[in-house]
Amino acid sequence: MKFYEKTPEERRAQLIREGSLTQADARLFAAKSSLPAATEAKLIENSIGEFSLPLGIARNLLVNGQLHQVPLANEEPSVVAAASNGARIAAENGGVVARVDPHQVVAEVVLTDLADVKAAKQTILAHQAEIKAVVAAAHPSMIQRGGGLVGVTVSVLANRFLKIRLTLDPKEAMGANYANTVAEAVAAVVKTWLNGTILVSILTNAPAELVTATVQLDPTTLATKTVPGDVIAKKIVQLSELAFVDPERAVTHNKGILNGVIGAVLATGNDTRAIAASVGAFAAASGQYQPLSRWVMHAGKLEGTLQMPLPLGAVGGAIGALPVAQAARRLGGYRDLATMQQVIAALGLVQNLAALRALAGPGIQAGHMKLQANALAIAAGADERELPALVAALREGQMNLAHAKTYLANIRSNQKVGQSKNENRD
Ligand SMILES: CC(C)(COP(=O)([O-])OP(=O)([O-])OC[C@H]1O[C@@H](n2cnc3c(N)ncnc32)[C@H](O)[C@@H]1OP(=O)([O-])[O-])[C@@H](O)C(=O)NCCC(=O)NCCSC(=O)C[C@@](C)(O)CC(=O)[O-]
Ligand SMILES: NC(=O)C1=CN([C@@H]2O[C@H](COP(=O)(O)OP(=O)(O)OC[C@H]3O[C@@H](n4cnc5c(N)ncnc54)[C@H](O)[C@@H]3O)[C@@H](O)[C@H]2O)C=CC1
Repeated sequence: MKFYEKTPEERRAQLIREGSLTQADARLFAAKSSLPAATEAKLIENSIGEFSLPLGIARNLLVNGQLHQVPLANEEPSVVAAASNGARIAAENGGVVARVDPHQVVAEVVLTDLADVKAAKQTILAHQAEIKAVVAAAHPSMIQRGGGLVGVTVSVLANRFLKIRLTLDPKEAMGANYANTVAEAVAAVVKTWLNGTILVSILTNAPAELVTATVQLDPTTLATKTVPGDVIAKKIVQLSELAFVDPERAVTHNKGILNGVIGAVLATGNDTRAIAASVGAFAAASGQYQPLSRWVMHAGKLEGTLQMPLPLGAVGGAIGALPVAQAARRLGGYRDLATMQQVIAALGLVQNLAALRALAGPGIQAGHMKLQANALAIAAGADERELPALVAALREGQMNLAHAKTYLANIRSNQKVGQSKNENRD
């Protein structure tokens, strides 16, 4: 029997026999969460178990007048606290306003080896009605939902590739499989009209629609314990300006935005790779890598605007196979795809706000390392009872793993001394 034909338990047993997995690690992978057995065994290939992450809540994110409790799956301390912090400041100022372009997905069918590429282009343009019929027949239920083909364009690339670009409306789905199905159906028919070779029939992950989120902040609401709000606002504007001229800073600026976005996307069971690919393309579209958000002073207020592609689906893909993704969707208050996109873009904006405010104020380490202490203490081996003492020791002392282990050893030996004193007293 092949590896991929076995059950997850059999696969773990094989990896143990082969010497690449220990019994203890196998038990970790086998530990159960809410994943149904069939999903664990069959959603992806060669599955040997589960990989769990904490699910945090960015509290009270006010978007278009509605409060959202936004779930995000994340491993990095301070990300969720920062998102809640940004959401708190935004809510004090009336919240985030967000909008999204009409949802679209684009597929390309590219031909090569054509005797006359320009004549081939005219042939395709003359067959647009047939292409529309092929798209409809490839997925009739999408037409019944009001989706389907939005438009066809044809272009010649490098004098030899004929590119047929199909813009599709996949309604509430992300539309990747839909686009691929349609592209292959169109390619099969185009092949009968032209004597060239079909090179590729696939969706593009290049940005299709954009989501825009905006917030306007009274500078006084940005004050930290030591820095006044107007100073913070001025520095946030300067940090934004710096990101437009320094691509190295822009990448980090955008990482701060993706801190919230990727976690929220993951929690909904959506494809995080599609987000990473399209955001990278969008940020670099001008030829210089740019920040996704811009902060300016406008009529006495600090105004932040974030624009980014968010190719998500509210149905389809893995969403239906992951009960926690559906629960996260309900918890987030994502009543439809547009709401999900708007809330997640708003999350990116307030996440960015919190990071820039920290950079403009006490620096990132003050808040981040305070919370990072938990991760260090856990990594050092502290159990739940030992955590508070070790976290306190780390915050007062040196914040690294070597010191965490030393402090933990001290805590344990002090406990032993305490215990033996108590025993002697008994
Ligand atoms: C970390 C904070 C929030 C502390 O912030 P603070 O002002 O020291 O803490 P606070 O006690 O005054 O709390 C303020 C609010 O933060 C939230 N908050 C506070 N503590 C918690 C907690 N334990 N759990 C959940 N939420 C928490 C909560 O909303 C709270 O309001 P409250 O509810 O109390 O009225 C702040 O320093 C901050 O926002 N820092 C930014 C941290 C950050 O961005 N971390 C990401 C990792 S760094 C990175 O990856 C990218 C970056 C930053 O380099 C990007 C870039 O350079 O642009
Ligand atoms: N390059 C990429 O990004 C690629 C991504 N993928 C994967 O494709 C998946 C997403 O593909 P989709 O086509 O979105 O999902 P899908 O393949 O599950 O199709 C969506 C399904 O939902 C049905 N549906 C029910 N109600 C609907 C509604 N209201 N609106 C729209 N459809 C409705 C559709 O009929 C369709 O059968 C993701 O899991 C992604 O990881 C697949 C190939 C390539």
